[in-house]
Amino acid sequence: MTLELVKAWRQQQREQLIRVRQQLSLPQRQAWQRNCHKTLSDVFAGLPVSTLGFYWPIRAEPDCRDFVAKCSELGWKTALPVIQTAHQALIFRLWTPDSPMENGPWDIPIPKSGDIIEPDVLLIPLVGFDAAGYRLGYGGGFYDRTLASRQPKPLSIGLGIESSFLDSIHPQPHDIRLDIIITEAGLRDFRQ
Ligand SMILES: Nc1nc2c(c(=O)[nH]1)N(C=O)[C@@H](CNc1ccc(C(=O)N[C@@H](CCC(=O)O)C(=O)O)cc1)CN2
Ligand SMILES: Nc1ncnc2c1ncn2[C@@H]1O[C@H](COP(=O)(O)OP(=O)(O)OP(=O)(O)O)[C@@H](O)[C@H]1O
Repeated sequence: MTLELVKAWRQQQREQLIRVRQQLSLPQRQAWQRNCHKTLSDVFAGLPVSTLGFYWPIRAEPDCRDFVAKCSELGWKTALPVIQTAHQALIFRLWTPDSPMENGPWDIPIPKSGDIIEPDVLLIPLVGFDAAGYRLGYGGGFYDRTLASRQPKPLSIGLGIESSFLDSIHPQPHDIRLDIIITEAGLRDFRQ
């Protein structure tokens, strides 16, 4: 497939996958939440307490805020992504459950203030994902740039729903494979 075709195909997939996700019922979302929190707890039980980047859910993305609030109570430093400009990596601003929030670009809530940190672990929302661990986001390239800019790379954990699985997203040179993908059905581990 040419790059142009890949771009058009991805755009079509995104629209379809977001539509399906937004049609999930409340019980389906609650089941997602229960199963994923359990899987996340198992993964985190093997990690030293450190720094965690997450996301404030939009467009029916899987909601991990309760899990992250628990991590914060356990001593993790938790942070939310802030867009600098359209073509730069995301930066992460410290967040606690008490942080005053304001609306950033696309009306996504961000902490009003807070130190900038480089998280050791990143929870990343998936619009789609494939059998090799590649992800589809909203098409901004923000997470790809963020992962490409970090050395050593943070542990990257994608959160999605099983119905967002695609055989292949037709990865391009800039696409970066995630370490772990978690859905309501369990965990896929792509680390060697
Ligand atoms: N919850 C959450 N927060 C996040 C992200 C995310 O994926 N989820 N991001 C992860 O990157 C950043 C925001 N990225 C975004 C990128 C594009 C669009 C968006 O609406 N894009 C337009 C198309 C724009 C264009 O083509 O130029 C659209 O989809 O209509 C929204 C957010 C930072 N915060
Ligand atoms: N490291 C990078 N340096 C420069 N450009 C990049 C980099 N990573 C991605 N891009 C550009 O950003 C765009 C991202 O498109 P892609 O379809 O991969 O987005 P996405 O993975 O869905 O988005 P996101 O990562 O924001 O969720 C592409 O046009 C790509 O060329």
